[in-house]
Amino acid sequence: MSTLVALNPKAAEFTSKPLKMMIGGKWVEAVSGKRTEIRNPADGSVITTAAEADKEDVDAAVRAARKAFEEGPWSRMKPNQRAKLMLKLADLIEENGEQLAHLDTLDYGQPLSTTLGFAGAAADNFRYYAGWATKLTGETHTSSIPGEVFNYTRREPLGVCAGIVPWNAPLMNAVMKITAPLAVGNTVIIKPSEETPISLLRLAELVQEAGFPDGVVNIITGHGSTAGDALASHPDVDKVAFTGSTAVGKKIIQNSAVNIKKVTLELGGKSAHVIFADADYEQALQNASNAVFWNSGQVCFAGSRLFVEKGIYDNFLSDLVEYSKHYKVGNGLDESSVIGPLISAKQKKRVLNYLDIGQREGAEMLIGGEATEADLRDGYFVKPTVMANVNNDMTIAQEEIFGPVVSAIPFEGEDEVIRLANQTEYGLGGGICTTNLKKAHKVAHGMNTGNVWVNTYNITEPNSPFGGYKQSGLGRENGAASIDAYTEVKNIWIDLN
Ligand SMILES: NC(=O)c1ccc[n+]([C@@H]2O[C@H](COP(=O)([O-])OP(=O)(O)OC[C@H]3O[C@@H](n4cnc5c(N)ncnc54)[C@H](O)[C@@H]3O)[C@@H](O)[C@H]2O)c1
Repeated sequence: MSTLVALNPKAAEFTSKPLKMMIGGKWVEAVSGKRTEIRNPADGSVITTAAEADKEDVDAAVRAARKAFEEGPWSRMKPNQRAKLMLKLADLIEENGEQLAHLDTLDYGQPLSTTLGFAGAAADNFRYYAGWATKLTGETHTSSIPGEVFNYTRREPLGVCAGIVPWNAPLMNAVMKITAPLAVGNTVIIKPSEETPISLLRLAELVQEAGFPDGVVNIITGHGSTAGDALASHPDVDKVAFTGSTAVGKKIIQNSAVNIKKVTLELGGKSAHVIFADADYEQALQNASNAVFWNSGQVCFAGSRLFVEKGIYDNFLSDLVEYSKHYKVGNGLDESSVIGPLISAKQKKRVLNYLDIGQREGAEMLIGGEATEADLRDGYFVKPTVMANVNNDMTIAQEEIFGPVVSAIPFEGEDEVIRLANQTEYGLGGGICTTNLKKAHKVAHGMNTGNVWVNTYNITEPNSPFGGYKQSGLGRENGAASIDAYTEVKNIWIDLN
């Protein structure tokens, strides 16, 4: 049986009422009056309800964001004032970190250790991009035109920027779509996943408390096929940044054609994690499991294809099975839990279906599957699962499962593993465990992925570009790359003669 910590009183209070959206600085219901139930994935209970936006609500949010961009004090605000507001908000996020973490744990199920980490990272991300506000520069260029011509560039904000985000790290995914655009003077409209709007709506209150002008940050809640679609296809939205599945990413590209929106996509993955026989064995075991079981495997760059060198394959897998038994599966409010539930009954069914498909195609489930203990039965729990005898062509090695499931594949030598690692439509992450740095560089260079971790995994930082090759995405987030992604560059020539 699990012992749960008491829900943070401010988190309990926040969820005790139906949630509204924030448009133009006002807390509003959807025009239709419709509401969506928000469930706790640890026990299936309804936490609260959220307003269910449709096209008219999206139109209102776009009007508010456009007004704030064109007319409001925001567009005239000096960079140091924008930075000051962002730093104030970072402090408020930190002060309310426990509440935000409890809201995320309630809403998407993961342990407090994870959600507290995300709340801290959210504050850090605001601080990092607050620094950029005062550091935007242009360039001057030499000119070969006869006479005196002065040629320079300046950076300008794009305008109204939409962010559409998934449920697997609700606060953090949203924050990454707010910080960089605000630093350079855009206004934003964010749509969280219909499953997990709670922490972002609390963040919206903090945005107001920090003193941002109305309409600079707008939050609409609702479903992807209605509100999300209306936002991505809106002719007065200048940019859409999307994190989610590759299938929806393709629709976003199609919809963006309406007014040639700028687009950034962070999509799915099927990342290869390569364990060489010369690796530090204990460290490799720890990395291999953290890479795929953390956040219950609901991570776009999860190391879900585990390539283990033939000489150590059998031993490594039996030790991985033992290792995975130490991960306590349970309610995220139980401080001993390491693995929380999946987001929904639908997602649990989908993950369990992949385990069936894998076994039908010849893989062997060494450990894992549905959690059937009495206190977990109502929630959407799947245990850490190790699938052996997998080959790279099987469905479970090619399709993104988005659960705590690792497919282990034997390999022989660097060239073979580079070839196998790249045999996927995705290209988001990759991991390598070896004590031979020459080998590490060779394999890292050979992998067609946006991120590679050597003897570590799961690291991302606000100052370092993150994104995918192939069907894992378009563009980069974090670091200077996000500043580029949220600015236009204007080129100006002046005849000085
Ligand atoms: N690359 C990354 O940085 C990253 C990070 C986290 C998650 N992901 C990916 O996200 C996926 C899991 O999340 P999900 O199931 O919520 O993804 P999803 O694509 O179903 O939904 C993501 C968001 O898009 C919205 N949406 C759905 N249909 C839409 C449409 N037609 N138009 C506009 N918006 C629409 C949803 O409401 C949600 O807010 C996985 O594939 C995972 O790999 C990627």
